[in-house]
Amino acid sequence: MQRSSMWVPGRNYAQLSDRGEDMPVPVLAPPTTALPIAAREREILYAVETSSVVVLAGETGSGKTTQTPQFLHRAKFGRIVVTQPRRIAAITVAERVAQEMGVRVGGEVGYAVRFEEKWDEDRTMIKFCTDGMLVRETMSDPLLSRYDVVMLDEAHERNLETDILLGLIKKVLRRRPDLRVIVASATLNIETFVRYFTDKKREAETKLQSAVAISVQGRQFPVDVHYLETPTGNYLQKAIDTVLAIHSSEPPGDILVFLPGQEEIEYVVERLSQSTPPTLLPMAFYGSLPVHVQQAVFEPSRPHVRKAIIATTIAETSVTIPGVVYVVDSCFVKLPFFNPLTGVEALVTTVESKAAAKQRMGRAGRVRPGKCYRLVTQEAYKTTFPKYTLPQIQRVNLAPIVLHLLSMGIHDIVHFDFISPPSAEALVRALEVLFSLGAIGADCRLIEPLGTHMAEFPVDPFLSRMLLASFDFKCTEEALTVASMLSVEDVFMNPRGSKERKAKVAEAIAEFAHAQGDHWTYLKIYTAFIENDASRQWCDEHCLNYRILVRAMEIRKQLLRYVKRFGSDEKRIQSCGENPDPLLQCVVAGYFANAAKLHGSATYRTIKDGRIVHVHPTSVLNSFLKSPEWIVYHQSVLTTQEFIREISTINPRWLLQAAPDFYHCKDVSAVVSGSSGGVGLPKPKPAAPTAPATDANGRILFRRPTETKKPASKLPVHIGKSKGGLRSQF
Ligand SMILES: Nc1ncnc2c1ncn2[C@@H]1O[C@H](COP(=O)(O)OP(=O)(O)OP(=O)(O)O)[C@@H](O)[C@H]1O
Repeated sequence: MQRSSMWVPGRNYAQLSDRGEDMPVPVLAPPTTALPIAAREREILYAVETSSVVVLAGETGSGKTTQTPQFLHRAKFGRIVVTQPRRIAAITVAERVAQEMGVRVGGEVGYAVRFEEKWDEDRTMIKFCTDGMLVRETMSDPLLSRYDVVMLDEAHERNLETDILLGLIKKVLRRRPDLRVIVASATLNIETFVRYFTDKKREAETKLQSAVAISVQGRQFPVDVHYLETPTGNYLQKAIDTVLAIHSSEPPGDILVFLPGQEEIEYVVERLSQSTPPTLLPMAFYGSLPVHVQQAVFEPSRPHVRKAIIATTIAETSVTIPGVVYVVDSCFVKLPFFNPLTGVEALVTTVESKAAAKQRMGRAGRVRPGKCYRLVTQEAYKTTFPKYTLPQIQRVNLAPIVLHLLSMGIHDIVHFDFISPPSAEALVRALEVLFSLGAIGADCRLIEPLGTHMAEFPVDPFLSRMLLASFDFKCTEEALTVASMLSVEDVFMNPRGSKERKAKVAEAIAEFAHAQGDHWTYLKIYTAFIENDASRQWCDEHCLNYRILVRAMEIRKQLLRYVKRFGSDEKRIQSCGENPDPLLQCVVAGYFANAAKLHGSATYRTIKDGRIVHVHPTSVLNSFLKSPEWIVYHQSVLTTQEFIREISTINPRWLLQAAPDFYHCKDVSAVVSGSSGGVGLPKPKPAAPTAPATDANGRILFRRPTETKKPASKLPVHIGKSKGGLRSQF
C-alpha cells in the first residue's frame, strides 16, 4: 500500500533529500498502479517464494527496479539488496524508492556506492548499491548473510562485477537454500541466465525450482524511434544539428544525447553553448564529474528553458530523468578491450549493441510519450549492430578481480563457474601481474600483509601498490594527490576548436609543465588549485576543467581514509617536499611494468616486450625540447597507433630496485643491452616464454625471473581444482 497521496509532478527529489533531518519527509504518490509490473506483483512474489532464482525481463520503464523491491518488502521477504552497474543509478533509484515509500534515505531504504554510503545496519531493509560494492561486501561476508534477497539489476550489461557476483551467488546458493535471487533487465538473454542457474540436484534437495523466468510486457508511454535516411560522416555535428532542430521545432521537453566519451561531450557542450539561444541549456553528464554536478542533471529545468543533457552510458540504464522527452543516440560507445598477450588496454569507440540502444531509447517515455533519434540508418542498425555487448570479463584486465577472488580464498580461479569464462591467457596474465607486484606468491596465495591490503583498496592493483609504497618513500601526501589526479579524466580543457583556443590550452600546459613529466605536473596543478582556494575562475583562466579538479579533491579525501587504515607509526603520511625522486620511485613501484626507453623522436620502446609506443599529445613531454631517455607511463591507449599517457622520467636503476625479478626475467635486456649508455642494468638473460608453460599435470608453471638459470627451481602455480572454495564458509 502506498502511504500517501501527495504527488508533486516534476518535483526534484535530489533537493528534497537534502532537507534537514527534522523536516517532514515529502511523499510522492508514484504511478505504480499504471506501471505494467503492478499487474504481475502476485506472480512475481509467488515465483520468488518458490524458486531460488527468478529471471525477470520487462521493458524499460515497466517498474522492475523501483517496484520489485517494494513488492518484496511489503510481502516481508526480509532484507533486500539491489545492485546497479553505476553509482548515480544506485543513488537516484534509492531516492525515488524512499520517496515512494515516504521514508528518508538512510533509514528503511538506503544506498552504498564507492566512497559514499547512506544506510543503516539495523533499519535498512532495501539497499541499492553498485555491483562493485556488493562484490567488496563478499570479502567480509562471503555468504551474503545479511540479505534474504539479492536482485542483480541491469544484468544485460554483463559488467565484470555482475559476472563475478553471478558466480559467487551460485556458490552461495549451495550453502544457503533460503537465499532468493532476482536477475533483472529489459534486454537480457533469458535462456542464458535460466540455464546457468538451473541445478536439478539442488532442486531435489531444496524442493524449490532452481530458476524460472518472468516476462513483463508493455511500457507506460510509447517512444517513436527515428533513423537517418542517409548515413552521416560526422556524428558529433549531426548530434548538434539534431538537438538544435528539436529545440526549434518540437514541443517542450528535455533532450538526452548519448555520446561515447568525455572528450566528445565537452566538445558538443561547448559548441552548443556558443551557438544556442538562452532557452537551451547544455549540460555534461559523465562518470568522472563530481556527484553534485551529476545530480544537477535531475533537477527540473527553469521555466521556458530546455535542458540538453549530453551523456555517456552513465545515463543508459535504470535512471529516470523526469523531464526527458527526446533521446538523441549517436549509437557509439567507448569500451575497453584488453589484450592479455601484450598487456595493452585499448579504449575503442565502437557501435553499441541493440540491447544498449533499447536501453538508451528507454530513457524517454518514462513520464510521458517520447521520441528517440538514432543517428544511423535503420538498415545499418538492423544489419550491423550486435545483439548484446561482449561481456566485460572477456575484454578487460582481470588483475583486480583475480586479486579479489584470491582474497576470498578462491584459489581455483580457472575452474570458477563464470557465466562466460575469460580466456586462459587473460587469467594467466592477471596472475603474472599480481605476482610481479608482490601481491601473490608463486603458489597463487596472497602475500600478507601487502596482498591483502592491496585487495582492500578500491583502486586497481597498480595504484594501490603505488599508494602502499609511498610509506617507504615518505611521499604519501604527494602520492595521494597523484593517485586522485590519475583517477579522473583530462584536467585541461578540450583543445578542439579554433587555433587561438589550441594555443591558449598549449600555453596553460606549458605553464604547469614540470621537468620530470606528467606526474609532477599533476601535483603542481592540484597544489596551485588548492592554493587558489579551489576557485572556478582560476581554473577558467588556466584552461583547467574545474569540475574534474573538484572530483579529484573528492577522490583524494576518500583515498586518504584508506591510506590511514594501513598506516602505522613507521608508516606515516609524510611529504617529500620539493625532491622529485621519492614520488617517481613510488610511481615505479606500482607501474614498473610500464617502463620504456627512448627509441626516436617522441617514440619509445617498452622494456618488457619491445613495443613501439608514442607519446600522447596530452603529455607535457611534448613541451620539452629533449625527450628523457627512460620513462614510466600510467596507461597506453590504442587508436591508429599505441599512445602512452601520464609519463615521467625515471632512473632505470629504480626498475631493478622495484622489480628485480621482473626485469631479470623479461626481455629487458634486449632493450638495455649495449645501448643502455652504461646505466647499470644487468646483462641480458634469455627471454622468458610468452605462452604459459605447464607441467605434466597441467599445472601452470610460474617462473621467478631470477631463476631462469636453474630450470629445476621453477615455481609451480597450481590453478587446478581447489578444495576450499570461499574461505571457511565453503
Ligand atoms: N525519479 C523519478 N521521477 C519520476 N518518475 C519516476 C522516477 N523514477 C521512476 N519513475 C517512474 O517509474 C517508472 C518505472 O521506473 P523503474 O526504474 O522501476 O523501471 P524499470 O523497469 O526498472 O526500467 P529500466 O529497465 O529502464 O531500469 C518510470 O518509467 C517512471 O514512470
